[in-house]
Amino acid sequence: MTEQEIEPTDGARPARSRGSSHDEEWEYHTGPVTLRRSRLPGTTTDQRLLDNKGRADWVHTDPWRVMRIQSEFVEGFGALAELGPAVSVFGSARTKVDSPHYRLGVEVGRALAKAGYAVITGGGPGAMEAANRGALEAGGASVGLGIELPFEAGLNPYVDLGVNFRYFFARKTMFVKYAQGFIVLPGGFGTLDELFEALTLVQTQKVTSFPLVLLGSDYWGGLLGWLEGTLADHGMINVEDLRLLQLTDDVDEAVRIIIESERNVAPKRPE
Ligand SMILES: C/C(=C\CNc1ncnc2c1ncn2[C@@H]1O[C@H](COP(=O)(O)O)[C@@H](O)[C@H]1O)CO
Repeated sequence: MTEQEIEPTDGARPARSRGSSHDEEWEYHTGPVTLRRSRLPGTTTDQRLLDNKGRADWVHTDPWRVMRIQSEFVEGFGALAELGPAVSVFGSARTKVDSPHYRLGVEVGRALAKAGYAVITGGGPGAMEAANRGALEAGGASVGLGIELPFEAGLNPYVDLGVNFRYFFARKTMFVKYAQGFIVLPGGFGTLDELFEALTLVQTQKVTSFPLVLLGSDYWGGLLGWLEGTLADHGMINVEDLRLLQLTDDVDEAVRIIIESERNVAPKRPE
């Protein structure tokens, strides 16, 4: 085995065994492996870590990406673990500040904050900003889970606790893990992606059932009609599963649905 084939561990250190300066009498421990004589490495683990020679293209390799992905989960869990009850609010990044949908978002944020929920959004502009703004104005916790995008707008100014993600899937885990329910304002592809991911998790029982509330019957009515009229008619979905989506125009009712479902929630099954 050569030095390259040994995966050194943090605990690796050269150890003098019998008080002589001869190489034959040195040992090098790396995890469960002991190296002597011709197997002794020429450098220490720290030396190799601190050296800045050689190629740097390993930062673009999958093993290194795995470490970055891990760190997103670690940072996300660390930042949100003590948040308390929360609701994730989704909606269009393009909603204009002077539009009725923006006002709806502000109302949702306020109502959730008054009911004691932290508001989690994607941290961006439009409907996300509206919900964060409402939460902040009502004295609630306002959280933004930002995403690195080529046309990134950065976290909106109403976010008090922001976490930025590179990976959509890590960020989506946070939306689900730390929320008692979802409220979905009018939105586009991003909003639909978030809604259907959550719906699939609930429908396949990958997550303890939680409420998915669509706000705005004018906007969402067409989608629900298509799900019922086309998907269910073709046998692509079980019509019963449409009950997992709840539609309302009333902000207070949306919040009530979430409060009620928390009361009725079954205890989590053991893993
Ligand atoms: C389009 C612009 C900025 C985009 N910035 C975003 N920041 C954070 N989160 C975003 C952003 N864009 C989409 N999202 C996520 O998807 C949902 C909205 O997508 P939609 O396609 O607009 O419906 C939203 O809930 C976010 O989680 C510049 O204006």
